[in-house]
Amino acid sequence: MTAAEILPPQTNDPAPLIVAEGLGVRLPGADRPALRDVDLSISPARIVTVVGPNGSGKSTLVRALLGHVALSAGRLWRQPGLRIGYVPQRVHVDHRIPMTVRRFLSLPRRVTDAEAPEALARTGVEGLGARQIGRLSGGQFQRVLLARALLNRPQLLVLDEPTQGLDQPGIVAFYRLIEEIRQETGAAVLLVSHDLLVVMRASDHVICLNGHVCCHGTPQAVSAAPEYQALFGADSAQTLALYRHDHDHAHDGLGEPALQGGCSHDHDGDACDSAP
Ligand SMILES: Nc1ncnc2c1ncn2[C@@H]1O[C@H](COP(=O)(O)OP(=O)(O)OP(=O)(O)O)[C@@H](O)[C@H]1O
Repeated sequence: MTAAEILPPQTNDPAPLIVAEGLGVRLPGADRPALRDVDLSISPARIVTVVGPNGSGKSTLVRALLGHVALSAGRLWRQPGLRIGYVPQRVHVDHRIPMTVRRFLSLPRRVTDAEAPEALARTGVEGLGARQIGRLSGGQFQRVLLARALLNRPQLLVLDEPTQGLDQPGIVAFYRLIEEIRQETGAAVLLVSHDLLVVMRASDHVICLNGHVCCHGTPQAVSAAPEYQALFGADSAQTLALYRHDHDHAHDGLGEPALQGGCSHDHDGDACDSAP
């Protein structure tokens, strides 16, 4: 079965961009699936975040949704003609080969001299077009990658660990930028991140992954879930405490929508097997 298989969406959402049902992936040479039974739906202008420990299948899920790896089970539907802007977890740039930011922006799709500076300005790295890629700071490079992703005028922005190597203020500024872009363009965002605090603040919907979906729901519901706390430690329950206190008095954990999902099956020894 391939990721390009088109099926009608089985969801109550009026117009999702991507729907996955029972998605499974077994990578070549692996003795067990990297992913199993993953259900997911991403609607326009939503920020959906995938969190999970190292090796829990986050990047594999992203690659499956993008059609970069074959599915071993399940079904995947993408809106026909869906424009995706992708910032991968790793970008290999050979710094021995001279390449300006401007040229990098034209890979793989050629962009005009009007588009390139506009995208750089939008991501806060205005005027860096002539700079060699190898001379960018980590934060500047991440913003250049985001600019390149935006040049595709994405309806869905897919960001796999986009703030690696950034300091805390850099991380906060980056996610603020993502939120602004979401508001301006209406693009949905699928985000993979380890920055639990910032990510949980920024997301509409959080998916906690450990080979399968342990739990998912609002950030408030997920941070209170035993599955999430088992994966990320007892302190993780406090992830949203500061946020609630400072910014969100209406969402103090009472009356939140019920947590969706659950984790009642075996877990290969991982600590995520209690029901919500
Ligand atoms: N090319 C590959 N071939 C076989 N197995 C792979 C391959 N890439 C990853 N895996 C395995 O698949 C599982 C999921 O990996 P994946 O990179 O999706 O996890 P992740 O949650 O993104 O991890 P991290 O947080 O460390 O980036 C891991 O057990 C990993 O060892």
